Amino acid sequence: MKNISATLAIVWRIAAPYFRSEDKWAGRGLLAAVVAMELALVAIDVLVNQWQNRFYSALQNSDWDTFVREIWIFVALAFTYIALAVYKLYLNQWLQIRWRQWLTRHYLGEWLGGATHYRMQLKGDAADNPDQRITEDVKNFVEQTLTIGLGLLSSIVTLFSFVIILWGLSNAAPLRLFGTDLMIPGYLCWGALIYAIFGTALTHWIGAPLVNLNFEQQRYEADFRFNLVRVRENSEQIALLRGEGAERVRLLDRFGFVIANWYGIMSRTKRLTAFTASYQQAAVIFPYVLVAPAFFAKKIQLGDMMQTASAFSSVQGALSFFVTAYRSLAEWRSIVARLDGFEMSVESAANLPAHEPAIALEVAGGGRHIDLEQLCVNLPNGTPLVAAKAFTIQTSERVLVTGPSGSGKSTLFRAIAGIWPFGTGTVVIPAKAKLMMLPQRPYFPIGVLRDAVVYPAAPGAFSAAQVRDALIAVGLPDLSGRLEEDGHWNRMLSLGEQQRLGLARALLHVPDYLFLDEATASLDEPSEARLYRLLAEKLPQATIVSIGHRSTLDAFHTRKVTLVKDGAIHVVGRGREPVEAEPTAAP
Ligand SMILES: Nc1ncnc2c1ncn2[C@@H]1O[C@H](COP(=O)(O)OP(=O)(O)OP(=O)(O)O)[C@@H](O)[C@H]1O
Repeated sequence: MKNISATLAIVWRIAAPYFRSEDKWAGRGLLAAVVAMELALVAIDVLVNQWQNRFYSALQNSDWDTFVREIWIFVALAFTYIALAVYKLYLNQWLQIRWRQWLTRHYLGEWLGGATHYRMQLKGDAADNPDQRITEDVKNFVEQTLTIGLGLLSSIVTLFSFVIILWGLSNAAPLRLFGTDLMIPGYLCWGALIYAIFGTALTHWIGAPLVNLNFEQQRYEADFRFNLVRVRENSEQIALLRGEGAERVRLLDRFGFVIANWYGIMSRTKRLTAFTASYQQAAVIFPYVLVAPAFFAKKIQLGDMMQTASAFSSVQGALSFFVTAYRSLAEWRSIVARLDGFEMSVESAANLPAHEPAIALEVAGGGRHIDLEQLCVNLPNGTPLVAAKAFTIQTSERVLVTGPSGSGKSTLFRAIAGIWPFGTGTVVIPAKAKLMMLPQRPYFPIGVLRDAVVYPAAPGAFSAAQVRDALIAVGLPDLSGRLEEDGHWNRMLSLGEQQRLGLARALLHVPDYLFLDEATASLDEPSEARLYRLLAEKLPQATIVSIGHRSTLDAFHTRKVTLVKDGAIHVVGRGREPVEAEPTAAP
């Protein structure tokens, strides 16, 4: 019971915001229409139940006129039922897609906002496969919540409508046992109730493990799919390393989990279906067994008996909602748990700085340089990596950061960019300063080259001529004629070409602070030198901070900062007075 109320509270937390959102009127209107149609369908069931009594009694009494009239009544009821059923489904699907659209937008916003998607990866307890949660889980949540919610509503209304009928019929057809009438008020209702309680309890006992099994199944399926996507993304590397055999073993290994869990689901479902099918078959006969003695004793008519059987089956069906919907409920609960986990994980990643000691990012109004104050950059497990007590990067300065592999250069950049929360101290960034980070392997969205270059600016933010000029300037004249070509540029271009393209992006965006994390490492030295001269010429005001290992880079920087793993960052200044810095480092 505690579990059920906890699940319902989570469902409410996930579902309610849509009905309070900007799309609330459409959502509420569609929901009201669907609910009204569901209730109208129950009303038709009640009318058909009463019709059954008249129809079968007319048959028993060979009453032709009543028979013909009842046929026409049935036709009218049937047409109304069909129209309602069609539009109930249509409006339900309409509501589903609007709700899903809103929820997807909402989750995408939360997941992508403030580098949360990146921080979720950094945290060990992150929800697995967020892609699956935003796609399938959202879709299934909306679909199943409506199906189960409306099913439950319909069951409750059916129950109340038919219990009244069944109560009346219990009095009309008293229970006969061994030739005597037993006056038990509403005995048919009690019979249905006992039957349903027995069914629900046994169903839950047999089916409870399905909730967990379904949860695991969704996880294994998503893991398997994700690993297939990784193979597709890295197919060149795999082909070069002749890693296909290893991949097949690894993938089949993952798929093995899908299969093993599926066998668990199959065996549980088999037992559950055996029980629910028997339960439903027995329910067909059960009311006849109860009222047949009264019928054969000629206390009631055939119409009464048929109506009783139908009303009993409606009441019993409504009471057995959990029996019939158990599999969907088990699936639904696992979906709810997955979305809840996703929301929690997003929230905890977004609030990382608020809950734990974290690196603070401060935007200084009148400042003109970047200050690192008492900065300690740690690994996610808390191990200190780089420390900088007081370190300043002046406007228009050119700083080269060097140091051995793994000393924390890239992580220091991540901290300055505000996406690495682990550590303490403050990074002060001038207000309105435009920062741009260029990594060794720049990211280009799949699509038209022109849009890929200007990313993350909106397509069309720069004219074709501007993009063309930038491509020519960085030494990619061939690409300048292919601006409208669609492609997977990270896959199609050499790493050196991708790095040139990254620099073209920097030329277009004109950042105030440009951070180059080995962003020219794949180019030959003369080309690298040409590009640094180009940056100096086109972005004279920009502050450039580079990470690099080549000594040839020294000529393009005014200050050199070296991170060493022996516990200190040595600052070697040239040209300008080096700013006092006593950063220490590294495990
Ligand atoms: N997400 C992470 N989780 C755990 N450890 C990490 C994570 N990211 C980086 N590290 C660790 O932090 C250390 C510093 O990594 P970083 O990439 O900053 O080094 P680097 O100095 O830029 O190295 P390189 O010159 O090889 O690029 C490494 O030991 C790395 O394993």
